[in-house]
Amino acid sequence: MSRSIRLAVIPGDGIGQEVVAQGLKVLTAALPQDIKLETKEYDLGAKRWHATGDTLPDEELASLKNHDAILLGAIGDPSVPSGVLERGLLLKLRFAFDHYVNLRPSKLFPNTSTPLAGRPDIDFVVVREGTEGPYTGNGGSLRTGTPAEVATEVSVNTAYGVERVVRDAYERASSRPRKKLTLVHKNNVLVYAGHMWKNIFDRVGQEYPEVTTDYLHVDAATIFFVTQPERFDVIVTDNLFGDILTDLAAAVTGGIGLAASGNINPTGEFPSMFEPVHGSAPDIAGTGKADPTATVLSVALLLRHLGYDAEAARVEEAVAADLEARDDAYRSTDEIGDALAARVAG
Ligand SMILES: NC(=O)C1=CN([C@@H]2O[C@H](COP(=O)(O)OP(=O)(O)OC[C@H]3O[C@@H](n4cnc5c(N)ncnc54)[C@H](O)[C@@H]3O)[C@@H](O)[C@H]2O)C=CC1
Ligand SMILES: CC(C)CC(=O)C(=O)O
Ligand SMILES: [Mg+2]
Repeated sequence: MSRSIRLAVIPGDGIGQEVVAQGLKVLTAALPQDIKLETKEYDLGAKRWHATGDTLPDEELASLKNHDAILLGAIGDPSVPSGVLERGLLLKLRFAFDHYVNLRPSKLFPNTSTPLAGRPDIDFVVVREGTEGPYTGNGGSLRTGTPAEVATEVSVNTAYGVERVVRDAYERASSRPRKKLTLVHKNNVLVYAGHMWKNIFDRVGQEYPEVTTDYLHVDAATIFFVTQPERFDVIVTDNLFGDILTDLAAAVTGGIGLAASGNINPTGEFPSMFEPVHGSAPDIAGTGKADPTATVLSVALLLRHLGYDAEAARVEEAVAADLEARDDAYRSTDEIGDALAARVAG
């Protein structure tokens, strides 16, 4: 474990700025005195795009690479055409740094609200493929804007890309007590990609006899996320299904303000990137209403990724204690961040 951390910080847009500030507070409180935290902030997002037209210049991409990890707030703003920053900045980062494992844990902490009856025991992790699927930009539009327009958005699935993420999910399932892995796809309709996913899932599974497997079509999976979420342990799925399912997972486990994620490059060739599952929430930006807990839990994922297991556990315990103590009293983004940092500092 290194005695210093070179952290690239991309606050981004909207509440991204607000929640990242709290994440950094908690990170600083969690690290032992002798660990040097070097942060470099990158001015990327809507403001930069308006000023210069840049989304993510190659020089900055090269500079970002030279870090141990990246902490990102959120990208996207109503003043920028939809997709420009999401594709040109966020997805460019995920693809360039080969973040093929998009890790999204979901846990129902005590005293958090859930719309589900009976407070089921929810503790699962979604392993979402992060570099392929319909997000690769493989599409186009003909006769754009006319009544005869035709638009395509082709989902790209490679055997190489699917196998490596499926293998990662088996490894995670194998190391968890319940050892259960569910593949979610839609192979009754998406027969080319869906069958390839299922075939690879079954073949790799032969190497993990200790892991119990299951398959669900994505539409049925949404039913079970609500009616029987305790049935899930590890879920592996493609980029689009994983994106949608993890917002639903957040909604049933205390809300989007608590949902953390890591964009992992398991080989270590590139820095992994940690960010809340949510977006820039323009509807509440600047009001102090954003819950920074998702970012703080993403910081815990970051710490664990860098080998700081005890520090990661302290951050997670602080979040659990803070949630346990929450009542209906309003606390601002800053106040929640301060409270979490104070608990971590002990
Ligand atoms: N990773 C990223 O940077 C992501 C960026 N986006 C972008 O963010 C922008 C807004 O997207 P939306 O679809 O509205 O999704 P969103 O996640 O930003 O917001 C959805 C709803 O959740 C609420 N919310 C989000 N985070 C919250 C928090 N920490 N505390 C309390 N409430 C919270 C918002 O107020 C809103 O009502 C778009 O430009 C979108 O493309 C969306 C998702 C992920
Ligand atoms: C904004 C998208 C590119 C990403 C997204 O919604 C997500 O990763 O959850
Ligand atoms: Mg999303």
